[in-house]
Amino acid sequence: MGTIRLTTSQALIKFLNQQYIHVDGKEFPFVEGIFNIFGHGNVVGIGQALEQDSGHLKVIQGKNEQGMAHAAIAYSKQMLRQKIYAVTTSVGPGAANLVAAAGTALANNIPVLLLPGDTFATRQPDPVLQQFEQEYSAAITTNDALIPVSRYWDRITRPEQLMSSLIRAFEVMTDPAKAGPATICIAQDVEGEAFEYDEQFFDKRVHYVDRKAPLERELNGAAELIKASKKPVILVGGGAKYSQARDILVALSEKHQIPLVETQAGKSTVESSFKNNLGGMGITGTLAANKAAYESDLIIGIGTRYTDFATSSKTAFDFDNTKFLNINLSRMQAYKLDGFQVVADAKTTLEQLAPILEGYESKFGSTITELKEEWLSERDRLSKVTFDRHHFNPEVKDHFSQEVLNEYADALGTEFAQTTALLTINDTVDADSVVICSAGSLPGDLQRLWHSEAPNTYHLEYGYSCMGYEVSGTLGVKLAEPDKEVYSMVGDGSFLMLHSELITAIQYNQKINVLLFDNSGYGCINNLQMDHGSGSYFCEFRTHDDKILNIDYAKVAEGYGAKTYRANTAEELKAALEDAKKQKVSTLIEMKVLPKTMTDGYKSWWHVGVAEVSNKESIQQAFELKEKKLEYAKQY
Ligand SMILES: Cc1ncc(C[n+]2csc(CCOP(=O)(O)OP(=O)(O)O)c2C)c(N)n1
Ligand SMILES: O=C1C[C@@H](O)[C@H](O)[C@@H](O)C1=O
Ligand SMILES: [Mg+2]
Repeated sequence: MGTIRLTTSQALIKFLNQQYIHVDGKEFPFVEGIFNIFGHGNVVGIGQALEQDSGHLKVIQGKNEQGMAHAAIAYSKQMLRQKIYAVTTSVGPGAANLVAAAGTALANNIPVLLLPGDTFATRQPDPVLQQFEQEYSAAITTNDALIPVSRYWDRITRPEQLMSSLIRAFEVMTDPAKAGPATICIAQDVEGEAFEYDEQFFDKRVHYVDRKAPLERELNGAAELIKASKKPVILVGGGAKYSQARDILVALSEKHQIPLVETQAGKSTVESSFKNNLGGMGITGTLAANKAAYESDLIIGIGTRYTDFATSSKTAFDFDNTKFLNINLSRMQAYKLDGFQVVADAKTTLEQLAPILEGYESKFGSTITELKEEWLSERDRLSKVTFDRHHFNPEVKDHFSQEVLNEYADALGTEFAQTTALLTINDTVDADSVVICSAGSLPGDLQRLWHSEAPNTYHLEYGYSCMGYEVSGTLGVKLAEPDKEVYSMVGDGSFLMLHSELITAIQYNQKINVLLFDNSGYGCINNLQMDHGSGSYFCEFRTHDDKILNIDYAKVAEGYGAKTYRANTAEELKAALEDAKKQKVSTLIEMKVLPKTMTDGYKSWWHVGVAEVSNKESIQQAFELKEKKLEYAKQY
């Protein structure tokens, strides 16, 4: 057997070029490219290897490690986990900046290859710059902080370890049942060390993603449950989207009159206009979906993790009369809520269930249409909210007085309501464009109000809800969808937290559109605190002398080279969106929106840790209310 003398980094890059994935009869390279920020921990190792021969990998320079990793995660999510970018960082702070991103990938089950540099294996120059020292162990480095947020984690201290480590990492990343971040930390001296690698290690390697079929026992059990149910509801989760189960979901729903409700990750598997699609369910769900789920006696959870947002903290169902049928590739997920478990691919399972369900029809009758119509008229109302300086009753009620609302209108120079802005955008952008969001009040408005009419056009990171994903993720989606317009839906708080990859987008001529909703504050958290009896405490953006902050975000983005707009009415917004479509360069539209004008309610509830003891009656009441709710909630 022949060998080839390469550095560890050269071997790594050569291997990445040879990884292929095989899905539904198609075979293509799994690693599209590599994001980098170079420092002393990787520039002369991985940097050298890439400069010498990067192969087919696209090499992109990032601006913030978390940001570029978020872009990589979004790319993979948008590619339905069938292709990835790798991410290389330096040691110490460069690696530490990956932690939030790794958590994001882990919570959302998204494969990404993280390659932080590590301190010297020889320890000769220790402590090197950016290496901390623990008295109890010399073996701990910053990269150990990545262990709890990685699906696979390894440290390479000898060149030959790379081989088994990479094979494990790719096995994990290409298995849909356990996909997540694979982190391989490479000691910076080892990155440059040479080894005689077996040539065979670099042969083309194909990772097969086969659709796991359900067992007969599972199929029969599932069919029995459905046939015995009067009002089954299908909860469409992210797994349904990754499995591309749209057609069979629509067919089963239509044939058997089973309404569909969606999680954030599941939305845009089936178009919003489908007559039986009642939209998002749970804390940020529609009234239609929440009512249907509560009426249901069988929830068919497809590829869902049943998070608190999807289940209203386990209060969204009539637990005494409701069973759960869980179709999931992950056995762990399938066990949830004591459901009947079908551990298999969503699309294959539904296709195999179809003939067994022949002749079955639910008892929902005209209720599905009635619920949908009721919700559509509510959506229509929310599209035309107008401010009134004397008696304005915003969606989030009884928090701010008219005086404070007027103060915002004056300080920000706006009377624009967030729901009106959002629905104006939905009506104006092309149906095949993609919206990206992750934190703040916008995910709620999007899940309730946004109509996605084309598959995979709604991209919400709501597993970690990590502020900063919005702009960075939009770059990743653009890399995945070069021919589509992509829109980052971002609050002022998230924009301030991290938007560095807007510059990367401009630098690499990857056009993204940033739609910035500025309500001068952490609006949704302000709602949360005031809903639970607290005052408005440190969630508004106010100056030392209590003035509302008014930041010119359009000017900031203009400084980066984006084409910018300011739009504080529906007409201005439509004009800006139409003009933005014609641009070749990235754009930012700044909208000043009034606080408390996001959506709220619709039979949802969120369990948060309210103070049991406080000096405010309103907080004591909130605590009592929580205790009452918990009497009904399922406990596990
Ligand atoms: C990295 C990170 N830090 C903190 C939070 C908690 N958090 C969630 S939303 C939010 C405020 C978001 O403010 P903004 O983006 O302006 O959106 P708004 O709620 O005002 O619409 C905060 C602090 C988070 N989700 N992610
Ligand atoms: O704490 C939070 C509240 C949610 O409303 C928000 O969307 C999310 O980002 C969050 O972290
Ligand atoms: Mg805000």
